[in-house]
Formats: sequence, C-alpha cells, structure tokens
Amino acid sequence: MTTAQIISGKQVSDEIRQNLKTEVEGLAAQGCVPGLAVVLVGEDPASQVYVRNKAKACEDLGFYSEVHRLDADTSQEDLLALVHKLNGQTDINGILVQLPLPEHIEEKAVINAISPEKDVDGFHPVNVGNLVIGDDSLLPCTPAGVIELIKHTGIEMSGKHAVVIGRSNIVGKPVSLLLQRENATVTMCHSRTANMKELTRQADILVVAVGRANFVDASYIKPGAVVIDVGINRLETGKLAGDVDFESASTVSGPITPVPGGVGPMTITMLMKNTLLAAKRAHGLS
Ligand SMILES: Nc1nc(=O)c2c([nH]1)NC[C@@H]1CN(c3ccc(C(=O)N[C@@H](CCC(=O)O)C(=O)O)cc3)C=[N+]21
Repeated sequence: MTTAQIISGKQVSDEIRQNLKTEVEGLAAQGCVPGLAVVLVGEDPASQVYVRNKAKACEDLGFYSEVHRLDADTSQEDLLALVHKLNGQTDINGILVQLPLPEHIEEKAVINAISPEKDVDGFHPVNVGNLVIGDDSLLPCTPAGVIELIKHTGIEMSGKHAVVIGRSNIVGKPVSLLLQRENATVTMCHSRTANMKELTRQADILVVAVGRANFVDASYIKPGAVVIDVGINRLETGKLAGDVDFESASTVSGPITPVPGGVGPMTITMLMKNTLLAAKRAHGLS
C-alpha cells in the first residue's frame, strides 16, 4: 500500500510557470520578450512530443519561439550554419538543439557552437565548467528541476546523504554537483558499483537516472527517504515507466516522484526559467 507523499512535478511546475508568466508580463513592458529557438533534426517520435511541449510552454508564458525542423540527412555544416545564425539573432535568447542527433553529426561540435549565453540546456563546456567551479551559469534543466522538487518537499538537504544512481553528463554528474552545492554529502553509483544496495539504503535522498525501467524497488530504499525518479522509459505496451518501480518503492519511501508527472514537466519549466534569465541578461536587466 502506498502511504508515501507523491511529489507532483506537474503542480510544482504550474506554480513556477505562473510566477514566470507574471515576470514576463513585467518585462514585456520594458521591451524585453524572451525568445527560444528549438532545433529538431529528424523525426524521432519522442523528440516530437518534447518539442511540441516546449513550444506550447513558450506560448503559454508569452515567449517568442521558433521551431526549426530539419531533415534527418541535414549536414553538420548546415546545422552549424543555423546555430550561428541563431547566435546572431537578437530576438533569440535561448537555443536548444534536441539530442540525440543523427549519427553523421558530431554532438560535441554542435554544442560547442552555441553561444554560452544562449545555451539554455547548460551543456556548453563553459557552463559545465562554471557549474563545477560554483560560479554563475545556466544550469542544466533536468538537474535544476530535481533540486527544485527536493526543495519543494521542505526537507533540508544540508548534511544529508544523497545517493545518485547514474553518472551521465546530462543528469548524474551535474545533479551530484548541485546536491553538493546544497551541502548534501553525495555518493555516485553506476553500473560498475559493487555494493549498490548497501549504499542506496543509506540514502536520505535517492536520485535515480539509469535509463532502465523499474530498476529500483523497495529493497534499495531507506524508510522515509526522498526518491526522485529521472527515468522516462517507453515500455513495449506504449506506457511510460520510470527507473523506479513506484508501486514497490513507495511502500517504504518518503516523498517520491511519479512518472509521468514528476521530473519531466520540471525539465521544461527550468528551460523556460533559463531562457527568461538569458533574456534578462541580454537586456542588462539582471
Ligand atoms: N537538448 C536537449 N535538451 C533536453 O532537455 C532534452 C533533449 N535534448 N532530448 C530529450 C530529453 C528528454 N526531455 C524531456 C522533456 C520533458 C519531458 C516531459 O514533459 N515528460 C512528461 C510526459 C511526456 C510524455 O507523455 O511522453 C512527464 O514526464 O510527465 C520528458 C523528457 C528533454 N530532453
């Protein structure tokens, strides 16, 4: 039986977006309208859904947005030319090139081409470096969303043991750094970790980003721990599943995120927040 508190990313997201919208209305009066460009190469169906959600969020918040849909066989040269054009556009404050890209395009070359000031994904080496150092930077959206959700529980991170499963550049590594910035003691686990359950059972806060459906069950979890599920896995049945077996985990956990309706909506909200911040900086308002 589930007795755990469910952390609604949808609800937290709606609250934050309401605040962003109010801020955007104020900025528009000063001639500042945040602009986001989303670039999608090819026709991955999941990517199509995300891109549509991003465009809709822009519309709801009063942002200017451009969606560039390019053929799957677009050359790297043409994609880079588009990025350079967007870098030079004053009506665009944020550029997001949807990943993964087709195999003939080198992701690194594309990320490096985006102006760090417009890198609202927080993937450019300049932003990653500033994150590591602890300087101001555009934060990667999913990790920033994870921190917001933990804050929303009201549970203090300082002094707690946070365990992260996964060490990717887009989630595991940056979320570990952000947890550390919140003064948590952080352990990173990954596929080669020998005594994973021993470690996760000590976690006051468990963040799971492994990309394997229902990987974490109740046996990994310390009673009452906060559990944040970053996974989005499409099952053969067509249903979405997280990396956490919610049914099982929520019998022992404390506050826990669902999938869908957990981290996913927060990722898009943090993208909007970054774009607004980039727009304010471009207008000398921050
Ligand atoms: N450059 C880049 N930046 C990204 O941030 C990026 C990317 N590439 N490539 C793909 C991943 C994935 N991603 C998601 C965003 C929102 C939901 C989301 O809103 N999910 C909803 C459900 C969506 C559904 O029903 O499929 C939810 O969890 O409730 C999910 C996944 C951003 N990504």
